[in-house]
Amino acid sequence: MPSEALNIPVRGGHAAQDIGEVSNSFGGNEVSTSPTATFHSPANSLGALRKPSAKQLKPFNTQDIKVLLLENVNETGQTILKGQKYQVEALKSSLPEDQLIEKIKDVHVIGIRSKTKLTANVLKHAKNLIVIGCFCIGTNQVDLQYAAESGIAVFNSPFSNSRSVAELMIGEIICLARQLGDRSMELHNGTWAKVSAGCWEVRGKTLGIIGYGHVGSQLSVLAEAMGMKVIYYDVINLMGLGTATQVPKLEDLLRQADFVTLHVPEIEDTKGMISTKEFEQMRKGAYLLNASRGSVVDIPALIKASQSGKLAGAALDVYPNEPGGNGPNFNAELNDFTEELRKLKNVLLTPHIGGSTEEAQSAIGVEVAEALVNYVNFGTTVGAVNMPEVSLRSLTLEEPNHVRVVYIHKNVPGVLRKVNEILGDHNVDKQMTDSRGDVAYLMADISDVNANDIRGLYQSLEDLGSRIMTRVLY
Ligand SMILES: NC(=O)c1ccc[n+]([C@@H]2O[C@H](COP(=O)([O-])OP(=O)(O)OC[C@H]3O[C@@H](n4cnc5c(N)ncnc54)[C@H](O)[C@@H]3O)[C@@H](O)[C@H]2O)c1
Ligand SMILES: O=C(O)[C@H](O)COP(=O)(O)O
Repeated sequence: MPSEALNIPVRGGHAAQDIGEVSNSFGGNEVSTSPTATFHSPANSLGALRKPSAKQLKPFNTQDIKVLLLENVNETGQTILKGQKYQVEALKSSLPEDQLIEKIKDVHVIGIRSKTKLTANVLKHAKNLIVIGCFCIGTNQVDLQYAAESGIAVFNSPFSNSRSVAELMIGEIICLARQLGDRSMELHNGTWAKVSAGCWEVRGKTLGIIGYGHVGSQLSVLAEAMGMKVIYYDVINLMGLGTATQVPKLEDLLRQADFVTLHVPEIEDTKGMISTKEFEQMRKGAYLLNASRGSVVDIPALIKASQSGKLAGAALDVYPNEPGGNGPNFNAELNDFTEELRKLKNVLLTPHIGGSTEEAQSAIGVEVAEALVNYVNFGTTVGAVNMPEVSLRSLTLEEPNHVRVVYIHKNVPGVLRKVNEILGDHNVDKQMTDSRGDVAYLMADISDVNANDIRGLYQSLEDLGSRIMTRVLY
């Protein structure tokens, strides 16, 4: 290919790629290795970063790729992204909306955790953004539909912190059963209060798990190992692990369980799913644990259930509003019930630390950063939560005049015919297309492409009415 400069916009307004500056040095092979192999999630079908023998596709001088990482994304993830020579800015906390809007205008990639709200209002300012990495499990903080319709892929880490959450739950179940939080606080304050009333072994007690997914099922295994009886409620039929049994209705679980624990996603159906009526259905002296999302439990109703003695204890890791960073900010300004909550007996309050272990954060950093690199450099969407999953085998170094076309478009009839008319002047070596709702994703590797053809190719695709985003990788 000729090496003269050639600028091709990726997305409306961005024009910064220089074909003459395309770097094929991938560097950082080491980054695909987990620092703690034991805890690294198994590679999904996208696998780790592409092997060095594969041709490394990059439409940019990669120093042009701007990445903003918020909420203290683990070093492992930062290292991978910096290894690509992307410009990485990493901040410890999330940003308030006005600052986020300013920052997001420039960047191609943003990495967040559970606190940063990427609403349509924020995303509409993100003119250069091509991909979002949620360095966590939950993706409820992102407007996934708006992102997809804007051609922005979203990735997360579906289960790298599940074990950490499950272990925390086990710790909390025992702490609640033995009132450890209160005893410890009393002794910290100089009071010796040796009591056994209302303190129990967990052996033989019933654990009710609401949401039997990655976290719920891990917890099920651990709880049975401690001699607990496990029942669970889920909207889909799932095989119980060990001797755990599914119950048909939420009410059945609430009426039988000594400990009720929530592991559902935040969706419309789960908002306020545990409120006054559900507390009434629970056994007197039962315990409630929530490490899912703060909107799932009606906390004022929980406060009443605790004050009335209906609940013997509770453990909360998540709240409707959570601070953007660390500090003395868990107060009534954040949630108006906070002061009452803080006064309750045998209620464990933790600052959303369910997934906060070295193992989980390190594995998540690797997993999500690799997905981001594979998307930016190769267009691979395997593992994306809002786009169809599309991948093609790598181009090789023996294919120097090939380019990869990524065309994200509205899922309407007739688009493929028009795209293939445009690509038809070249040899289409391989192509894959898939749709998800209103959005379709096409990836094609075409050969015998002269550098001078690329702009025309790009522009023809951009001019189609169905276009959401065009990227040409080479
Ligand atoms: N506290 C933390 O640090 C922390 C860490 C990880 C995950 N989480 C939260 O926990 C949630 C669960 O995580 P996961 O990995 O187990 O998710 P998952 O998707 O693997 O499992 C969720 C389960 O909930 C079920 N479900 C959905 N709606 C339901 C409903 N209305 N009633 C009953 N069941 C329902 C689903 O069918 C699924 O089996 C995440 O969405 C996230 O919000 C919190
Ligand atoms: O969704 C998740 O994985 C958890 O809620 C953890 O979120 P965090 O990464 O913000 O701690």
